[in-house]
Parts: sequence; C-alpha cells; structure tokens
Amino acid sequence: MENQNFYAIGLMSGTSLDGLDICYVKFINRNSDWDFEILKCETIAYSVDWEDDLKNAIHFSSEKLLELNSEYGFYLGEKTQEFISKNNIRELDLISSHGHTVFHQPKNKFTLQIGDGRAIKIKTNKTVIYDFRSQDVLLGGNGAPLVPIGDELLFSEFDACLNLGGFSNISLKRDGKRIAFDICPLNIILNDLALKLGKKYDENGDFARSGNIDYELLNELDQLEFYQEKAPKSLGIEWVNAQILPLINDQKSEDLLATFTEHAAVQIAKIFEEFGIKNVLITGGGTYNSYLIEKIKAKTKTDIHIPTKETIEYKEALIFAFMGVLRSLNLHNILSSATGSLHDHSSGLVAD
Ligand SMILES: Nc1ncnc2c1ncn2[C@@H]1O[C@H](COP(=O)(O)OP(=O)(O)OP(=O)(O)O)[C@@H](O)[C@H]1O
Ligand SMILES: CC(=O)N[C@H]1[C@@H]2OC[C@@H](O2)[C@@H](O)[C@@H]1O[C@H](C)C(=O)O
Repeated sequence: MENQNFYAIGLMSGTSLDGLDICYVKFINRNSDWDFEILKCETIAYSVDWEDDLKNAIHFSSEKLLELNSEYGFYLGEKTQEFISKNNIRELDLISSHGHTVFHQPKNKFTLQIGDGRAIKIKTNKTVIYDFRSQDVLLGGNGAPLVPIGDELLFSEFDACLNLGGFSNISLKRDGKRIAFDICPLNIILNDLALKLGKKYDENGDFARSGNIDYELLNELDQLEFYQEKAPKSLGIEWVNAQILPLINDQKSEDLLATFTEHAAVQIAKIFEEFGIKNVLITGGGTYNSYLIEKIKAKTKTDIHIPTKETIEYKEALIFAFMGVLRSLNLHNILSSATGSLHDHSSGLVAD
C-alpha cells in the first residue's frame, strides 16, 4: 500500500498557563502503522490579560464566559493564521484544538475547554476539530487522560511514556491494554519551593543537588496512602494541599527540594519495577531537571530515552494534532482503558 500523508496543526493550552503551544506535523500512515515528523512548532506566551482571563474564567458569569469562549476562539484562530503565514505553510489538512480547560467535572457529566472551533475556522478557513473531552464524559469516562492514544500509536516502541509536568504521570500496557495514571506530585511542588529561593523553577535541579535529604520527611511521603492504591488513579491540587503541605515544617527550601526530588525518583523507579518497564520515553519540562533524571537512572535498570527538544515540549500538541487526523478518518481517538468510558470512540466536533 502507498504511504498516505496527513498534515495537521495541533493547539494546546496547558494548565500551567505558560502559553499556547502550536505544532505543525506530518503524519504518515502505512498499513495502519503511523509515523510522524514535527515540521514546525512554537509557544506563544500569553499576555498578562489573557493569563488573568483564563485563570479567572472559572468565576465568570455565564454571559462573560460565553463571550470569552468566542473571543479566545478568535485569538486561537489569529495566532494560528500568523503561524501559518510566517512559516509559509501550504500543506494543511486540518487544525486540531484542545482549547483551555475551565471546568472539568466528569462525575457531573460535563467538562469545558473554551476556544470556539468555529471562530478558529473563520480566521483560518481550514477544517477545525475541537472539544475532544465532552463525548468521553457523556460516555461515562473521565474525559482524561487523552494522550495515551498517541503513546499507543506513535510511540509504541517504548514500554512506557513518562510525563514530568506539574504531576508525574505515566502510560503503559498491562495485559494488552493501555492504562495511564499519576505517579506523584512534581513541579507543582518543586516550583513553589524554588519560588522561595527567587527562581520560577529549580533549574537543572541545582538547588536540590545542594540540599540535604530529610529522611524523616521522605519516609512520611513514601508512606502516604495514595502510593499503596492500585492504578488507575489520579492526583490533584486538593490532594497536595491536604496531604503534603501539613508535612512541611520550617526546613530549608534546598533540603525540601532535595527531599521531594528524591521522593519523586523513588516513586517513579518503583513503578518501573512494578510493571517491568524495559524502556521509557520521558517528556515534559521536568525532563530538563538533570538531577532528577540522574536520581531516576541510579535507582532503576530501565533504559531511559530522552527525545528531541520538540518532542519533550510539544508531545501533547502533537498528539492533539494526531487525534484530529484520526477523527477526520472516523477512527477511534480515545481509549476507554485510559479514560474509563463505555467503549473506545472517535471524539471531537468538526467545523468545516
Ligand atoms: N531547566 C529546567 N530544570 C528544571 N525544571 C525545568 C527546567 N525547564 C523546565 N522545567 C520545569 O518544567 C515546567 C514546565 O514544563 P511543562 O510545560 O511540561 O509543565 P506543565 O505545563 O505544568 O505540565 P502538565 O500540564 O503536563 O502538568 C516548569 O514549570 C519547570 O518546573
Ligand atoms: C481536563 C484536562 O484538561 N486535563 C489535563 C490536565 O493537564 C494534565 C492532566 O490534567 C491531564 O489529565 C489532562 O491533559 C492531558 C493532555 C491528557 O488529557 O492526556
């Protein structure tokens, strides 16, 4: 069979609000095997006004939220059109947009990612696919995580994919099915501690490297109930506030950074061991924390693969681009084994 190529732009706005990730990708399909090539990518930092609006949207009136949904859709469309023009992009089948999460209440059967896809279509005149999570929630799923479909079809050479973001999470195969779960808190805590030392984050883990591990605290962290629970399971800010913050006293920030970095390495290595992971792909900003990576390597035999800067930083935008391509072909783009919905499905609204 001939190769079939698809060109897509993925748009992702993460919870950390550092900016809009745009990723232009070529997907190559051959006999239902998929491959990809990242052609161009860029992060557009949010202005203070956008950051404020996206952060505060959760408290807006219904009218104001609807207005923001349209306005942010036009913003996404404008930024995407600028990206297309600047990079002289001619081959483009579709734009696939995650939007920005304002509400996520799967138990109440709703989730809201703002940024109206029809507004993106008006600005770019391209087919736009958006609102990927709602259908999963209606099908009884958690509407997250969605990234495992990409891990399954684009990164299948790895036993597992580990993301080092606000929390550290992993996707892997167990009994032939892909599961995904949070392992432990990571940058959500490290960044807060680094802020006390005047930095936005612990660059390369240098503060942690200079500190001393508090073994009493380390032991308390490792004993937390969450770590005895079976996967799938997930963490949130509420858990950090209730379970972690009370354990912190007046230790030096460097020592706390050393302890939390050690804790993350211990928990990650434990999961590699438990699931017999032979090789793992590591992405997300925490991949640049070389001290953490050294610590993980020292505790495990698992072969650790660190990809290019593009894949480290744009894997999520890349996978949303891919989900749009799958949707355009009416193929399943959500794995019920990862989200807990009734069955696998092809999700996303289409504006064309
Ligand atoms: N050189 C570095 N050394 C240590 N940590 C780094 C470095 N560069 C980035 N980071 C960490 O990575 C974070 C950004 O990564 P990323 O964009 O994956 O986070 P995120 O958007 O919060 O992730 P997620 O949405 O998956 O939780 C920074 O806040 C910082 O904690
Ligand atoms: C509802 C929502 O936006 N969830 C995000 C969030 O950010 C990280 C984590 O929580 C993950 O579950 C999810 O995004 C990724 C891209 C996912 O669905 O796989």
